[in-house]
Amino acid sequence: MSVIYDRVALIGLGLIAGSMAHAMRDGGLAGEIVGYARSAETRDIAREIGLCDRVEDSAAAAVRDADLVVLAVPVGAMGDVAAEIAPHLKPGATITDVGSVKQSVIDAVDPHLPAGVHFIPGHPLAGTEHSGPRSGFATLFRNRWWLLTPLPDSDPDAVARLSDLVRAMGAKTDNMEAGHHDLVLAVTSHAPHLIAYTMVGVADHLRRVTDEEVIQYSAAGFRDFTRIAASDPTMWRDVFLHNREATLDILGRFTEELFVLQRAIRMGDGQQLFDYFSRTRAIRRGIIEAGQDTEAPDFGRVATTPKA
Ligand SMILES: NC(=O)C1=CN([C@@H]2O[C@H](COP(=O)(O)OP(=O)(O)OC[C@H]3O[C@@H](n4cnc5c(N)ncnc54)[C@H](O)[C@@H]3O)[C@@H](O)[C@H]2O)C=CC1
Ligand SMILES: O=C(O)C(=O)Cc1ccc(O)cc1
Repeated sequence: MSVIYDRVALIGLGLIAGSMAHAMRDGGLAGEIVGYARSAETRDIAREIGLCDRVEDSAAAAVRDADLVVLAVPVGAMGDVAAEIAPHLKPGATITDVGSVKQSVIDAVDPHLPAGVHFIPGHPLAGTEHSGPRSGFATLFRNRWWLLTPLPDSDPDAVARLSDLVRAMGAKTDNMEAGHHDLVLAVTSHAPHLIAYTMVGVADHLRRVTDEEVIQYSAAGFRDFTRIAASDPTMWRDVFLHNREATLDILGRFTEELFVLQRAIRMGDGQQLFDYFSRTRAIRRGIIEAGQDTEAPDFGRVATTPKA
């Protein structure tokens, strides 16, 4: 593949920026990759493993003459980083971010940016529970969605070029309005993460009673919860604080549904449980049939009609 941006600056050198660095290098997509992270330890590790072509000791130095600047820091840090780099951005540069929440990042970043730079917020729907400069890998984005939430006045050519980069790293891309993104992600990612955190907390209390049985005999569902609940605490604190309204809305609906199921169990209402689980099973199958879950097992092997 050919170079899409001559110089790319990555601010924050963790899972996402590291994966971008690997993917861009493998694909020959950037002429030069320059990095910066706040902690000297992270910068040292990045230099040691050769994550970027160059690691600078200030964000200002890293963005100098960059054609694309990627903000890959926790959502709550985006505004401060934008303020720091704004005076040093090259006119005509594109600036994007990879934050899990979009509207609050736009509110925090956009006011700092000078006229003449193109701000195109983004979010790769790909990740793991790992973090830090050693955690990235080139294939993270392969076959995953990478949503862009351009502003109404975003330059279409700049959006098209960033989309080209995202696709060249293996991702599928779509444009979405930021507020809608935040609601969709509250349902599909943010509330589920909070539920996983809560369930692992519950099990931790139980564990003291059952002397490690919960961990020893944990089945696949709970193991998935523990994986998710091992995600970076700073990142997830910021996600909930910055997607507050949508997450609270979804959690309110979740609690109502939970009470419905709780009551059905208490009343011994098997029909209600069966009907509910049949509906949810149909939703899962719809997702797979629509080809939206590339990791799903072939459910053709599973009985197609739930048994009461
Ligand atoms: N981890 C995941 O699964 C996903 C994360 N995201 C988003 O990507 C962003 C980055 O997440 P990760 O790469 O997972 O995080 P990470 O924890 O692996 O890396 C974050 C990096 O930012 C640096 N940093 C923190 N505050 C900073 C500041 N004020 N100035 C400069 N550097 C700073 C840290 O030193 C670290 O190098 C977050 O906004 C997150 O919401 C998006 C998709 C998936
Ligand atoms: O590891 C997992 O299961 C994830 O859900 C990864 C993830 C975390 C945060 C995002 O904003 C997008 C993807």
